[in-house]
Formats: sequence, C-alpha cells, structure tokens
Amino acid sequence: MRIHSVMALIAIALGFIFHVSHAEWLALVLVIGFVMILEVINTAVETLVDLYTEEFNHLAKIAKDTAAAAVLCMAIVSVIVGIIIFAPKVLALF
Ligand SMILES: Nc1ncnc2c1ncn2[C@@H]1O[C@H](COP(=O)(O)OP(=O)(O)OP(=O)(O)O)[C@@H](O)[C@H]1O
Repeated sequence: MRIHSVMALIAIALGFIFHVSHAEWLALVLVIGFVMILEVINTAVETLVDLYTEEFNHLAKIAKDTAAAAVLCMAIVSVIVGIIIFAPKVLALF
C-alpha cells in the first residue's frame, strides 16, 4: 500500500509538471483509484482468511493469491497507462 501511495503521488506530481489534459487526468485518477480499491479488498480477503484459519489450507492459499493477483494486474495496467501518458512527454524533452 505504501509503495502504491508513493507511485500515485509521483504520478500526480508528474501530471502537474507536464500539464496533462483532462482526459489524461481522468485516466490517472481512475487507475490510481482502482489500485487503492483493490488493495483494500486484498487486505479484507487476507484478514478474513486469517480469521477463518491460520493453518495451511489450499483454498485459503487460492483466496489470498488471487486477491493479490488482482492488485498486481491493476498495478501493471496503471504502469502501462502511466507510460502511455508520460513517455511521449518525457521523450519530447530530448
Ligand atoms: N492459511 C494459509 N494457507 C495456505 N497458504 C497461505 C495461508 N496464509 C497465507 N498463505 C500463503 O502465503 C502467502 C503470504 O500470505 P500473507 O498472509 O503473509 O499475505 P501477504 O501476501 O504477505 O500480504 P501482506 O504482506 O499484505 O500481509 C499468501 O499469498 C499465500 O500464498
């Protein structure tokens, strides 16, 4: 969560520095929001699984791993969106 918060702050700072358009702000806000929401859901799933059992359980492993995978997928999508928005602006500086 801390890493994702730092990444979100960096993306917002870059948004102001490069004066991104309204549509680009919309994309940034949406991906940042989705990552945060999935982080919260992942924490809820982990907590519920631990509440149910702290012993090894195959289904518990699937629940935790799939919840974590959802966060990872969205984090990858957000990096791709960031590259699409900022790469042309950064390259234009050189
Ligand atoms: N009860 C369990 N039964 C089977 N495997 C488990 C169980 N609890 C955790 N695991 C496995 O260990 C991994 C790490 O679990 P853990 O609860 O430490 O979460 P985490 O991914 O490290 O999350 P965080 O660092 O946010 O607390 C899980 O992804 C899962 O594969």
